[in-house]
Amino acid sequence: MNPQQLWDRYKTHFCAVPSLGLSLDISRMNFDDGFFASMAPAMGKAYRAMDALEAGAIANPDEKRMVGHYWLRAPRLAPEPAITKEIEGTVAAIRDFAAKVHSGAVKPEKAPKFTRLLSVGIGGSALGPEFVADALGEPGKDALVAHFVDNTDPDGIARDLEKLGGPLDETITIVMSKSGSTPETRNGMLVVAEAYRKAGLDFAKHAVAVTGVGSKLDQQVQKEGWLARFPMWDWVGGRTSELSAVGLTPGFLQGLDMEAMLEGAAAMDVATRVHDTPKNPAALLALMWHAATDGKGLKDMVVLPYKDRLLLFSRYLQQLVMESLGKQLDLDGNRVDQGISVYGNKGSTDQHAYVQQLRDGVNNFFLTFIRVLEDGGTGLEVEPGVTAGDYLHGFLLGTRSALFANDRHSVTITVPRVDARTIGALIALFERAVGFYATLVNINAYHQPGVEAGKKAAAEVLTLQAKVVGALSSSPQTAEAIAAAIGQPDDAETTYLILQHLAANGRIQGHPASDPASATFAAK
Ligand SMILES: O=P(O)(O)OC[C@H]1O[C@H](O)[C@H](O)[C@@H](O)[C@@H]1O
Repeated sequence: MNPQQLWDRYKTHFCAVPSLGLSLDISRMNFDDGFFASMAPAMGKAYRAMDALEAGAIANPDEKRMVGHYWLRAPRLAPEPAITKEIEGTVAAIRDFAAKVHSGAVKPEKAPKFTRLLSVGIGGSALGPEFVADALGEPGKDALVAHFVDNTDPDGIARDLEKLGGPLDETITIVMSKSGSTPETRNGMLVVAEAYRKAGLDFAKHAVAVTGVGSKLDQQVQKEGWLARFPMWDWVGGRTSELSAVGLTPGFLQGLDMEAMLEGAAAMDVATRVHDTPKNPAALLALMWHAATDGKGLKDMVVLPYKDRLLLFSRYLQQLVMESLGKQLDLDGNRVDQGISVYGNKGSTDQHAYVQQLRDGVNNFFLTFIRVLEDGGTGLEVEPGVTAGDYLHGFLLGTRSALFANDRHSVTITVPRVDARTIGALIALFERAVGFYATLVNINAYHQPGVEAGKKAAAEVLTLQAKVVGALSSSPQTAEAIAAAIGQPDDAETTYLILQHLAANGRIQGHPASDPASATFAAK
């Protein structure tokens, strides 16, 4: 394709959302003239499925649930007045609570005001809030400085607590878990609560929860009388919960313009509800994913925002895309092994890392460039007439061209700036693209049966650990002997790994050997 043909293709397929100043360029993707016509029937089905979903259909058949994240930013579109009321009431309650925290009307046990927030959650109850806090936070200016605990790693949590950089008495902790029973989050909460206790503080007087009504966490919150609790609903999935209480609670507390984020998402929803594919950026994205991966996940999606504030977007999208699309079975029960792998950090930083392989190595990906028009920061000229931002922009265009010249395809999303409205719009754009794509490949995007297998296996490891510890005595034994003694000889390897871990932490005696079979272990 010569430059003139490429420019013509750019103009032909250019898709803009004027209300958001956002546009999508698909000209550098590989599709032929007949592609859209051939996909029209499938896309028509995707539109109809999305309309039904928004109208309250059971779009998540396995879990028999409605899928309502679009109602969060247009509550009047919810299928039942009670849902509209719930959404509006929750947004108002969170906004009101945050205002009281900011004014000092809601204050900590022993300090005059809260100055920082610590959010404890994982997966959908962490990735959106972390992305948004990083993208929109203004160090030194935020109403509350945001920090996160998102794992059950004790060392990681200790570091997170260190990073607070000040006394816990000015820290409000938000425990977020839709199910209210996720072990990592429970553990994070227990470690954080212990830190409050050690500081002579009552955790409940510093704690807020976002969880499903009646969950285990919810019951604890009510019993202990925490500062506040905000609901999660079963019709909002974790990975699409950024505009529910999960995102709104830390966002409003941090002092971010969450109203603008809701508006940006609502504006994108309006633009992506239209059944006119050339004008619908979410439909175009979904179709490009299909074209690039042959509808089978044959290529990975590399997400390259040229803007530091969007660094965590690829991590956020990783869950949204991979947990939604990574499915073994389709809706008819056929084995399909679907999915699209997502990775990426930011440009031009990645140009000095893995872009070498993208340009010259295995061609198993397509790119999503995110281009931000306003540079921000200083306009200092680093060379006559050239700013640092010009370099960043130049690197994006240059990298995109160099990759395209070597048959590496890309879509480019252009946004005016990184602000709350744009972030809301980007989230909504990808949420809907994922929904459309799921229908194109006939899968349920709204459940995650695969995650359960790992959780179940982890619980079994802990059950085994209890038995292994119970079988230890003062005389050293090998892992094999212990596994046999508890009647689980097939679990010798896991038994060895458990013992090795306990010994490394000084909880039992370990006598290492050059091979796992000869190492011995004893009670302390
Ligand atoms: O919010 P929670 O119930 O604690 O769930 C947190 C996360 O855990 C699970 O493993 C799911 O796969 C995720 O979709 C979810 O976001």
